[in-house]
Amino acid sequence: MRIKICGITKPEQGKEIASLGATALGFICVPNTPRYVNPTQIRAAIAQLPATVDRIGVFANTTLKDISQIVAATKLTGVQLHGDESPAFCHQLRSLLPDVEIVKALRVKNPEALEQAANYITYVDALLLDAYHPQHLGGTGKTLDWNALQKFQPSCPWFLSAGLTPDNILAALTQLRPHGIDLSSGVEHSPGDKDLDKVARLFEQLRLAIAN
Ligand SMILES: O=C(O)c1ccccc1N[C@@H]1O[C@H](COP(=O)(O)O)[C@@H](O)[C@H]1O
Repeated sequence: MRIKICGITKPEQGKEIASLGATALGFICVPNTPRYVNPTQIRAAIAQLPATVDRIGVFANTTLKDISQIVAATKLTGVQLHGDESPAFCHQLRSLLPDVEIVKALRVKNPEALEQAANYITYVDALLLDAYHPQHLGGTGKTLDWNALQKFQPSCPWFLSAGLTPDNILAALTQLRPHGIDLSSGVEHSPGDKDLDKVARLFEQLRLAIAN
């Protein structure tokens, strides 16, 4: 299973989280949000990482040009689209950046939101389910109704996100079998400052999940 820890702002924390077992780290490229990092900061964090760890930039409602420039400047391996990007936008991004992983986040406001998944599958590498919040695009710590997601079986890989923590990850994975998980606020002291003890506990819990 892929394990993405998102909202990295400090290079030394990124390095430690990668050594604990994260397969992907996420960098928030959405200006005016609390975990935002600029290309210089992203490059500094990436410089500390082994090449095997995926580096995903999180964008929302920005332009193809902005995304391409940041990817070129930082060597991100993937892009997570966390706003209201259309399937056509994903298609255009794929043409522009054929070698970059594209993950489309769906913010699940109601059961109908899941029906959107089918429209994106042709143009993305993976989907990600996050909770809907009226004021914030992400990193809210709000959980999804895992039971209601049991019917969610898209024909592409998907990440479970939204309010996952070391305390609830086993319960979530008892009900669902996503290809990957994505955590941000559930392993933090405060926005952008990761709690390495919580990250270590997450990996302990995941080892238990695999053993059972
Ligand atoms: O984390 C942020 O600040 C953020 C800002 C704008 C868009 C997305 C953002 N984060 C994403 O939110 C989800 C869930 O986070 P949490 O675990 O509930 O705190 C995660 O996919 C982040 O990539």
